[in-house]
Amino acid sequence: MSDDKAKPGFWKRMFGGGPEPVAAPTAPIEPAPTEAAPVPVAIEQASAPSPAAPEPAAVADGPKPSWWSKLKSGLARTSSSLTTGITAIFTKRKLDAATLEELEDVLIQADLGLDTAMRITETLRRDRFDKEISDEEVRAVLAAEVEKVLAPHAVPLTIDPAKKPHVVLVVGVNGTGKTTTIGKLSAELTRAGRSVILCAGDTFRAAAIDQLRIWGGRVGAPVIAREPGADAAGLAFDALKQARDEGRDVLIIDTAGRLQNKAELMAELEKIVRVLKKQDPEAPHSVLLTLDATTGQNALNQVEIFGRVAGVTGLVMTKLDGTARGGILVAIAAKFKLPIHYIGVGEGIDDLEPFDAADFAKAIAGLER
Ligand SMILES: Nc1nc2c(ncn2[C@@H]2O[C@H](COP(=O)(O)OP(=O)(O)OP(=O)(O)O)[C@@H](O)[C@H]2O)c(=O)[nH]1
Repeated sequence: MSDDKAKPGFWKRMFGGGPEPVAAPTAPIEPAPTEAAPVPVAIEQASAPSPAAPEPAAVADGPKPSWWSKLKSGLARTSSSLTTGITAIFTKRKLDAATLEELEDVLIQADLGLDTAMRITETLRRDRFDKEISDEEVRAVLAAEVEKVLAPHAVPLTIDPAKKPHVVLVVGVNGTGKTTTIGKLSAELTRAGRSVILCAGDTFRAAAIDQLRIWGGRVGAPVIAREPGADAAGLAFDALKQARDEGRDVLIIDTAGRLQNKAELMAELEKIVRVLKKQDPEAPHSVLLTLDATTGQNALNQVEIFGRVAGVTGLVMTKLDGTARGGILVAIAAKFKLPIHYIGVGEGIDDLEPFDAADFAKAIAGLER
């Protein structure tokens, strides 16, 4: 795979520029039973942000764009990488060994993964070899094959109403969008009538605590937090106790994501899980891993590491709006076969949506719904 990427001048030939540098179905949330719990008294309620905390993106005024238009514009860079490459190959050309090889290169460059790239070219070879083919027909095959890979993994996050609370542990490398995703998810759950409480378990960074407080304030969810440097597992234990006492539906726990010290990270996450299980042997009921799409291939390593350390039960891919490398979601689905619950295409409160394989596949292939 890396050999293909290293071919001199390949990217320039296809897209006229340099490759992007490597950087770092509606969820079945049943309506909540009527909340009879007393007014929550969090250890620390959501409060005014400190100046250090980044302000989450404001909700835009005016008519809201549909999710499909957000998804399409969010994935525009990924789809234009793919479609520009496909058009360059297939304008008035027959499907032969050379065009298939060029196509495979384009698909690999878009981070779809070797298996999926080969699957697509094999389908074309089988059905259309030595025939004229338009770029639109190639894009239709691309969308169909990508959808086949993704569809079994497009699984909504289910919140078990029998759990009081259903505990969601959110893990991932710092900056991948954990806190923002927690904010967006809390907004969705709150809208669905769930009573949500948040725990600022990334005690390592003051700004992360403040940022969660801002989100808590926006969605009306109490935030249980302590001073930076406090023991994250102790905090998670107290948060679960409070959530149980208050009869909350959902407890969402933020965590630190210092990959540079894997041993410490592992010890901290294991300790959090251990102390949660003391109160509820089934907790955490969901372990969500946030992945930043702009990191491309690096996201594969993160699934591997956090899968091992934290027993990830589902994925959220963020920042699909900021990258040409959205194809990485396909490679991840093919390799790890984990449920993909949500994707994020922006920083706003409404920019998280349950993952839909058909929409995603069409959007990256530049097709209409
Ligand atoms: N464009 C875009 N930006 C996003 C998305 N999700 C999160 N972000 C931004 O990414 C940055 C990092 O997000 P955080 O939620 O702070 O990430 P984190 O994993 O909690 O990181 P720490 O706070 O460092 O632990 C913030 O500026 C977010 O607004 C997304 O889907 N699209």
